[in-house]
Amino acid sequence: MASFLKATHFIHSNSNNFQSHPFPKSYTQRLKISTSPKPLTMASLTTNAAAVGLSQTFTRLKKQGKVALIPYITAGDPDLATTAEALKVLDRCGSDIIELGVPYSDPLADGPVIQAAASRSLNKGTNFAKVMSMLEDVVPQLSCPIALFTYYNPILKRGVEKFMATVRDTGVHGLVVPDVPLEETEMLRKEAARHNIELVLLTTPTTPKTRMKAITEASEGFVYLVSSVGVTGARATVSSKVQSLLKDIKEATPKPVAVGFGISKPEHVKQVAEWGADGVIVGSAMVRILGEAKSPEEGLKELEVFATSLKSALP
Ligand SMILES: O=P(O)(O)OC[C@@H](O)[C@@H](O)c1c[nH]c2ccccc12
Repeated sequence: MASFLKATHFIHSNSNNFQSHPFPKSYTQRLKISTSPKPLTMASLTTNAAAVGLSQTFTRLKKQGKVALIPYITAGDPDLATTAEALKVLDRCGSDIIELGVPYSDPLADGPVIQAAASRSLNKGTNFAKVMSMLEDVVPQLSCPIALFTYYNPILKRGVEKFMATVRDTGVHGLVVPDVPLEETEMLRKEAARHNIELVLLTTPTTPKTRMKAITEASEGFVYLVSSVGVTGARATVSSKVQSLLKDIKEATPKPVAVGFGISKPEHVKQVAEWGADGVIVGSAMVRILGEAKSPEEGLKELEVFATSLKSALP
């Protein structure tokens, strides 16, 4: 319980952070881990274009002078069939990576929109196994990689090794775990790398510089810059502090940096891209559209219009 409280402290205060583990290997060495020949699995046998991972996606975008659009949606809200369609809609609209949230009963870092989506989904009977079987079917139809978003508890419940093997077998490339306790990050990262999964770590506006450096060193795929303190949720504006935070992180690492929290309009994504972000993450605004639409079909149509408007605002 103590480590969980510490983790909770991390999320709410945003002052604590993941890293106090020994600096890992250099980035290029580690890259070999994530680009070593992938174990033959069902997904890799059937996966077509989505065989490209997070870091390779950013490498391609950089060469094209583009910024990644990274939507987040909650699996199973309004239902898993709609989630499967939403992933295809977002892929068709030009999303470069999609963050898919596994609904959890205690989403401490989430604001009201995503909390409500998680409880609607759980009330519909969504669970980890159902999300995985939906992904097994949908991932081979996508051209962009999926980063699974989960709190730490569902990983512990299954056992880290089994969790990673299951996730990799669905063809998922990335993993975001916002509440992993400091002292367990290194173990999780190693286990993820062993299964060719890129574990994305988060840094916040209140993360001390030394810890931010350790986070950028250890993060795989990209570095997640949380734009503002507090929980997820659309904001009227994006804090101008993001500009200096991006500058500090880019001085610390050559790795791509994607910004999330509060981004919900085309002018937001344009601004964050101009400040030098390699990617923009939009969650609550997407989740609200799907969860509050009159029907799933309506929600998918509105999602397509919204995602297209964001994509056209990005270079
Ligand atoms: O919802 P927003 O404000 O657009 O922020 C993205 C966020 O939803 C997504 O990345 C996410 C969902 N739940 C989280 C918990 C912690 C950190 C990040 C997240």
